[in-house]
Amino acid sequence: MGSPKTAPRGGAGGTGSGRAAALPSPVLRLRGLGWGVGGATIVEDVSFEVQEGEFLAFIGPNGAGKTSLFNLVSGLNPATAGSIELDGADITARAAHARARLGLGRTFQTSSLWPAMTVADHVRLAAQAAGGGSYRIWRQAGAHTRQVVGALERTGLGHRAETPARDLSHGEKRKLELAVLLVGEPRLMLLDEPMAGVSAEEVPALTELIRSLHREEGRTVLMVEHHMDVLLGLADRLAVMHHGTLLALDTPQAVMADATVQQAYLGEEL
Ligand SMILES: Nc1ncnc2c1ncn2[C@@H]1O[C@H](COP(=O)(O)OP(=O)(O)OP(=O)(O)O)[C@@H](O)[C@H]1O
Repeated sequence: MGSPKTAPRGGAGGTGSGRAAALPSPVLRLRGLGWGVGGATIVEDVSFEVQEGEFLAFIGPNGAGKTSLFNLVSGLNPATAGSIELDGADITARAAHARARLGLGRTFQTSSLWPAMTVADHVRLAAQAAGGGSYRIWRQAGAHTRQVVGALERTGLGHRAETPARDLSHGEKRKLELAVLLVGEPRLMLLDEPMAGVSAEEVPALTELIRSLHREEGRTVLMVEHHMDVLLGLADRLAVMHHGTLLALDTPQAVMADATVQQAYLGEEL
């Protein structure tokens, strides 16, 4: 399928944090990653590196393999080819929960909250699990209070602490999913369409939250997102997936000007 066009890692035209170039070894390295199911190849020969503090966004037409790639990196599906390294350690054969313990945090396209459980209890449970406890054993209420309060403050949900998840707006649910992720202080965050289902009015605040996690906290982020207006000014680099392969990997400006990428989106707005 050929190699994607790639640019040097690091900030893109002033859009990045600038931290990437200073650090020599990548947080994440994929080499020839592939996944097939039922005789069909879904992800094929994907290779790239992500530096500490970098924001890499994934775009591509529906069915291009973006979520499948995230499933491989987070360990939900086993790779059928290639390898995945986190901080230089080969994690290709590691289970999803082991990868999470190593600092690989993930959100999903569809909401994964318990409707009757309060915002604070979601975060408390995640803190308990991140601390090595089991989800099955509920520790005393009030445990992990500092972590819980911190995660809710960072995501702007402090005033919703005692609200059941079912009463949150879509944007607040997405923020809660981020709070659940943040309480484990992930080394690498994989966000799969965090704007999905969120009303247009709530998109700017959610975008700003993700921006602050990246810029102010220095989080390393991989994010699937269809809306280019969200990604411009947020992503250091754009990765374009097409038919399971990495078609291009470059600065947002270069990707948007790329004729091959335009061709992949034929008839669709990029
Ligand atoms: N478990 C599976 N079994 C069979 N086919 C699958 C499986 N998971 C994904 N696929 C197929 O793999 C292709 C890629 O799907 P994937 O969800 O990764 O694409 P995507 O780029 O994330 O799409 P979207 O933007 O619509 O979310 C699709 O054709 C999908 O039907």
